[in-house]
Order: sequence, then C-alpha cells, then structure tokens
Amino acid sequence: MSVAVLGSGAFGTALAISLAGKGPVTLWSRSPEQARQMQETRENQQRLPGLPLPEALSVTDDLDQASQSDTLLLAVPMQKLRGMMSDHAAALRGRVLVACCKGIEMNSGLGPMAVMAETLPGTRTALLTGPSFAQDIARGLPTALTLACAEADLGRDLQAQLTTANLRLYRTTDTIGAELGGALKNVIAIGCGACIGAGMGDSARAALLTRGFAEMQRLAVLKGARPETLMGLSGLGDLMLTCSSDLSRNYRFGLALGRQEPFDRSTTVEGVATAHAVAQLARDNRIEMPISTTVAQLSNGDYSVAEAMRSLLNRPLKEE
Ligand SMILES: NC(=O)C1=CN([C@@H]2O[C@H](COP(=O)(O)OP(=O)(O)OC[C@H]3O[C@@H](n4cnc5c(N)ncnc54)[C@H](OP(=O)(O)O)[C@@H]3O)[C@@H](O)[C@H]2O)C=CC1
Ligand SMILES: O=C(CO)COP(=O)(O)O
Repeated sequence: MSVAVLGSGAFGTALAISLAGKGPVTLWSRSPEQARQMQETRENQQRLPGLPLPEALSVTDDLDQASQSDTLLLAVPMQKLRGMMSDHAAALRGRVLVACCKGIEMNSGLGPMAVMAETLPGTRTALLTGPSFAQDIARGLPTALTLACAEADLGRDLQAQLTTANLRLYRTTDTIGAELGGALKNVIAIGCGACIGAGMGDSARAALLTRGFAEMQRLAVLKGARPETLMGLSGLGDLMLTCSSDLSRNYRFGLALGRQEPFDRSTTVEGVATAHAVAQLARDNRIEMPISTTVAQLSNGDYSVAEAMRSLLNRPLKEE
C-alpha cells in the first residue's frame, strides 16, 4: 500500500520524513513555490527548518499525482479541512483518508471524522492523533500516537502501514474519544500557558490541567466517547505534553496572553477556534465547560488573565 501526505506544514512534513524510513512517500504542497524550494534544498525551510528530507520522500505540487497513493494523510489545520477536501473531492474519492488534525470546526461543532464523512460520504476514514511534536518525529525521537478507525480491520492495516521505526501506533475504534481528546487539550493548553505567563505558578497550572481534564471527559462522554480513551495517548497523554512544553504553539500563545506580549497570528493555534466551538457546544448541550469558555473569552480579549482566574475561583463550590 502506498502513502502520501497532503499538507506540507510542520506535522505533514515530519510524518513524511518518518514514513520515508520505510519506503517511498509523497508529500504534497499546495504551493508550487514551496514545493520547488523543498525539492531544491531538501528541507522545509518555512515550516520545519533544519531537518533534512530523506531521498525516499518526493515532493510535488500536483495533487492528482499525490492522490494516486492508496492512503492519504490529511495534515492541514482543522478549520481548513473541509475546504481542502471540497476543492479536491474528485482526486480524494476512493482513497483511504487519515485526518491528522486536532480541533473542532467552528460553525458546525464537528470534528475531523464527521467533516470527512460529510464532505465525501462513503469514504473509508481514520484519525491519527496523540502526543508528538513535529520536530521530535522528524528527528527520529521515540513517539507513540493513536490511530483511531471505526472499521477494526482497516485500523489494523493502517496501524501496520503507518508505524515506523520510532513512531509506534496504538489503535482504537473510539474515533469520538480520540478526536475530542486531541481537540480539547489545545484549549486547556492555552489556559495553562496564560496562567504560567501571568506568573500564577505551577500549582495553579496543575489545577487548570486537572479541572480541564474533567471538562474534556464531560464533553467527550456526552458525545459518546469511551472514558478510557480520554485516559490514553490522545487525551491525557497529549494534554500533559501540550500543557507543559514551550514547543507547543497553543501553550506559547497562552504564555503571550499571560505576559501581555504580542503573538504572531499567522501561527497555527488550533485551540482558539476550538475554544469558541466548545463554548457553543457547552451552551447547546447545557453542560459546564468553564475553563474552555473562559479561554474563548480570553483569546477574544474580553478578559485579562487575572480577571479570568478570578471568575474561575469565584464559581460556586462543588464536589470534585
Ligand atoms: N506541529 C505539530 O507538532 C503537530 C501538529 N498537529 C496537527 O496537525 C495539523 C496541522 O498542523 P501543522 O502542520 O503543525 O501546521 P502548520 O501551520 O505548520 O502548516 C499548516 C499547513 O497546512 C497547509 N494548508 C492550509 N490550508 C490548506 C488548504 N486549504 N489546502 C492545502 N494545504 C493547506 C498550509 O499551507 P500554506 O503554507 O500554503 O498556508 C501549511 O502547509 C493541526 O491540526 C495540528 O494540531 C498534530 C500533532 C503535532
Ligand atoms: O499537538 C501537538 C502536540 O501533540 C502540537 O501542539 P501545538 O499545536 O500546540 O504546537
């Protein structure tokens, strides 16, 4: 089975580098200029500088060529997934699609699995998610991720196809739990970054992370996830990584909010749109998601970090 990665950002490039250790892989960029640069320099200078592209990795800007592969990894930001799939529906039809994005679509409240199902009904789909920074994967550091696929046999095939020497995949059929774990942890990571940036300390971060995890479980279980999925790589594992590392863009965005410093808005920070989607889901489903809702308000500039923390501390007392 052949594989191509569609989307030449940091994560798509890192996955293609890792997969190239096993055999030929194609990386598609929508930008002819970026594709040419990568072919010439054998590096993704824009999104993943300093990490060489192996020989087995070929770069193209021709989607028809890339989509000849049996398995296509879709490595674009969540809010771009629907548009990218609609633009290229004819080329993607009939292939196995593996979404590699973490988030909830703003207007629909849907995750990547539902967006793929709506855009190309009948397509065989899966999700790759979990704790990993693109730089770590590209450097060949040990990493473990979750491959979620509702079709157990296809999940097994994809697990074997996409596991590499240093990237170990676990599988699950709980696609709802896997996608909500990956989406919701980014929101909590913004909150944790803001808390550290504002000098509120590690104890406050531990409280946010733990109560944030309670929110993640509440929404995920309501949507049909298995609680144990949230305890795994795609939930707790990714939450811990993202809430504690400066390599995370969501965490760094939070740090900047807390320090009242500017932040480059062109950086992919999935948790901002997802926080707004979660706030809407909380209203629609009448559940409490106070930290996620506060992060949405914070990222809008409605609150200072100090005000946000005060509003969380002043909530009615309750059982844990
Ligand atoms: N970076 C990481 O460590 C990890 C990222 N992820 C997830 O992977 C997803 C992608 O993130 P990442 O690669 O880091 O993001 P980047 O910001 O590095 O790159 C995003 C890429 O998507 C491309 N893109 C955007 N819109 C489209 C479109 N409509 N059609 C085709 N390509 C498009 C961009 O192209 P252009 O440059 O032309 O705009 C760019 O190459 C996110 O959901 C993220 O949460 C998951 C795990 C780790
Ligand atoms: O998802 C990630 C780690 O698992 C990457 O996090 P950021 O998108 O915050 O950089």
